Amino acid sequence: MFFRAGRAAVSSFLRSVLQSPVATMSTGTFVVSQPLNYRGGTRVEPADASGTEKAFEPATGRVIATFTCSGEKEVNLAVQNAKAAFKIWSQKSGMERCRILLEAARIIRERKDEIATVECINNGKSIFEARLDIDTSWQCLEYFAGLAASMAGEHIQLPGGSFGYTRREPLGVCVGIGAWNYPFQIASWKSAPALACGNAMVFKPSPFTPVSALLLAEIYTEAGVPPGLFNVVQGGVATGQFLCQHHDVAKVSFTGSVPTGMKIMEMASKGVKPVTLELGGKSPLIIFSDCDMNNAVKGALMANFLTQGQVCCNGTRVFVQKEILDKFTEEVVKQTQRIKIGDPLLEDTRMGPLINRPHLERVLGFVKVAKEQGAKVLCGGDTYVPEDPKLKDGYYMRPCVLTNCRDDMTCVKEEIFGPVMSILPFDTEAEVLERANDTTFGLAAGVFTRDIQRAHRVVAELQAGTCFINNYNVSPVELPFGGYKKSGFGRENGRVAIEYYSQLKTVCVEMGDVESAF
Ligand SMILES: NC(=O)C1=CN([C@@H]2O[C@H](COP(=O)(O)OP(=O)(O)OC[C@H]3O[C@@H](n4cnc5c(N)ncnc54)[C@H](O)[C@@H]3O)[C@@H](O)[C@H]2O)C=CC1
Ligand SMILES: C[N+](C)(C)CCCC(=O)O
Repeated sequence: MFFRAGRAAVSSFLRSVLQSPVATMSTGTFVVSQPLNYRGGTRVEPADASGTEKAFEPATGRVIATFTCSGEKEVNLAVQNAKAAFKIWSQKSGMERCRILLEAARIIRERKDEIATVECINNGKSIFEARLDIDTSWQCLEYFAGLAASMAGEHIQLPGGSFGYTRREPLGVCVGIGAWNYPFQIASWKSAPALACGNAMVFKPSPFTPVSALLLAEIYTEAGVPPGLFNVVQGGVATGQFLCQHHDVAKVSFTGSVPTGMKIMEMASKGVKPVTLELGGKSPLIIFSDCDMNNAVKGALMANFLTQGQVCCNGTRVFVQKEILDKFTEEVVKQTQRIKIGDPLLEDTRMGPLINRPHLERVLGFVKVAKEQGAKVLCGGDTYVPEDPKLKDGYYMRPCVLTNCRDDMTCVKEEIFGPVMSILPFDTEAEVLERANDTTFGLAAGVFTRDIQRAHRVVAELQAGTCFINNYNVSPVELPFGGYKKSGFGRENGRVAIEYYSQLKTVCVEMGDVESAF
């Protein structure tokens, strides 16, 4: 691979660029000049085009890559490569697949810093957070590698010595379509269970973050998967549509917005293909007055400000019981103001830029409307210009805490996907439950209390696929993740994810004679 870091043109991308000199990578120098498609075990230029796109470094506003979006021909080639690899891969035993996935996990772990650096540059999240994302990525590969060998069917005894058995079989070529907020993690969370079950995958990253999925593709190849097992096509809406409509695609797993998820489901329905939809959210975080205040404040920050607030499961509606409203609000504001914003590659930065200028404007627009509707800005909510001159064209804003909020305000109803927390006072458990559930989303929810009965009673009533008690936004790969209501369906991670990447075949075996009705 050929990436240019500053004046030094370096070959063999991050192998040579980053194996030791990760520390020398700095914001404002990274350029990608190699093809960003991956097919048949190698990087390729797409066979045809459906337009071009530019990828940016959000920290500086610089273009880091200009790439060709894949047309129908390239999508077809990727699917055909995946189909060929599927024939080989699906014949392997679970133990054989396990060994290769474990090797891929080991390589990711070994190259964690270089992958995190690329993620940080292309997405804008802090290097501190990017490293955590890479950890949950190799952990996901390890977890599903471990399950690969124990995926088995059942044996069922029938009368007269006859019996039946079930086989858990892969689906075939699966498509993964990702959002831009967790580019490497999303590619890993989709491909690990898919490959562990014996499927092949064609993955399309968001056009905003095309770079890091290529590293995953190269790592799979290095670990020993057959060429073509994991392919990457680049592009936006048109490329995504070619993938979803392809007749050789068996399943689509999508992470993104609700409107796009609805379109994906519609396209998949034409081919009666199963879909997994990981969509948006507007999750409630409920803070009861008997909580541990320090932890609740930390939880509220975790629930709102990771990846500059661009997290689907964020707890952006923070309901606080009236008795502690003032103390909690004061502490949250104090700690929010201390968040270090700036160059995401610096070790002490905790908040980098948002993904791009239009998105920054959109988030700032939500703050403006919130003010017009009567909310009070306690801190942030405005653009931020770091002192370092090379960051002056980056997309930074200061994290925002809003109070005086009402349930009918736009900032409380709509997903902002930025660092904006809305604080909402409440009196009773029954009242807060009703208000918390009064949304079309249902991705996540959280509760802080010292009363264990209340904690479990409340989460049992919350209409959300993932609930946190006394923490927020931690993501152990052993636990299933996914939504209720318009936040989608299907689950990623956890043992249950294999059900979404496999199908069950029933075999009925007759040991006697056929008792015919005719
Ligand atoms: N539940 C979850 O796990 C997550 C959900 N999200 C949600 O994603 C949204 C932000 O991500 P975006 O990338 O802006 O979402 P998006 O829906 O605009 O795009 C997501 C992906 O779908 C592709 N796409 C767009 N239109 C398509 C079409 N018609 N057919 C096929 N593919 C198409 C895009 O190129 C991109 O790769 C937020 O609403 C957020 O809540 C983001 C991350 C995680
Ligand atoms: C890792 N975590 C839990 C903060 C977010 C995962 C879902 C997403 O992609 O937004």
